[in-house]
Amino acid sequence: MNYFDLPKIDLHCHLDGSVRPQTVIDLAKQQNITLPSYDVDEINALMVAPETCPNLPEYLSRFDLPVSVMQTAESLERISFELFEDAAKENVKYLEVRFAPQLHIQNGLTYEEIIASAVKGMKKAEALYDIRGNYILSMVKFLPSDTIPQVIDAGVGLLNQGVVAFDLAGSELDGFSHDYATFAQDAKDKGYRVTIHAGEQGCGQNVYEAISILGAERIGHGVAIKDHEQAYNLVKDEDVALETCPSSNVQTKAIPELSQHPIKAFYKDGVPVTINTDNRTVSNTTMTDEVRKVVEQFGLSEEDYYQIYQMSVKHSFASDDVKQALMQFAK
Ligand SMILES: O=c1[nH]cnc2c1ncn2[C@H]1C[C@H](O)[C@@H](CO)O1
Ligand SMILES: [Zn+2]
Repeated sequence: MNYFDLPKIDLHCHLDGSVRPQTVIDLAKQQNITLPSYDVDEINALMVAPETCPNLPEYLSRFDLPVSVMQTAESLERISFELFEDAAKENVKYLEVRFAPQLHIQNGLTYEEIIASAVKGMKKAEALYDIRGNYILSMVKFLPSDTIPQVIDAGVGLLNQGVVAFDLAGSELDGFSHDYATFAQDAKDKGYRVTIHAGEQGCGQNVYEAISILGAERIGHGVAIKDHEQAYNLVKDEDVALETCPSSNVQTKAIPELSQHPIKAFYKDGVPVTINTDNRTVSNTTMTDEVRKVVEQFGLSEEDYYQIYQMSVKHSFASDDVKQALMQFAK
């Protein structure tokens, strides 16, 4: 299989985890932000998480540097454009990018400006390349939740015009869903789709609750359901797709090593699975790499790959027209 040439779909990719290191340097210079180094390799080394981190919080500490230069409309637009450009150049045909507007208000941007800038960069790339996309608004659990309704409201004007879904990201405590039920309901009432990070560092019960309490239609990661029968059955019964991110899962110790990733077992048992990057820079990866790793580690056939591709199309938050177009790439 030529992994580069294969049509690919990425449903789980963070904007702030996928910034080009040279862009961090350019933007820091433009904005008079002092960096620890102006050497691209040294900046890259600061942005990439170790192959195995002690835990998820250590992985998440890699976002501070890129977030520091993502505080202007121009920087958000540029970084969004470049992410879609990078993905398009490796034959990603559809990309759902997520980020947390709450992290980009340090210089006084409004949530509306933040979201509009990211969407503008995406649309510019869509006009130039053979790629389509959408944005998911992530709420980070490490910040106070009182601003969540403002973020939800700020995205409403672009719903289904670049913005499609609500997510919860950040470290994962047991039982977190109980604290976010009203916010997820508010988002759904206003027309957002729902995907939630769960069962990554946390337990399978978190996945159960993300579906039953928050109404998640997709789960970010979800690997922990392998040890939780009720969550496993609910994912299957409700046809909830798992956004698996193999390299990231090894780095954050969601799984001990790639060979122990449950993606193949899930796939063979009819659990909807998708293959995604999570963070192109922080996880030092691409969709080509993630697909290669999964196919080679688990001996998947080309037919298996296209089945997973079709599952990604089905469970994406794209419009019916875009889904139809994406299906044309499937063999
Ligand atoms: O894998 C992840 N799990 C939980 N949270 C994550 C992961 N990758 C990135 N994030 C957080 C850090 C980012 O600043 C935030 C928004 O993209 O989402
Ligand atoms: Zn993630």
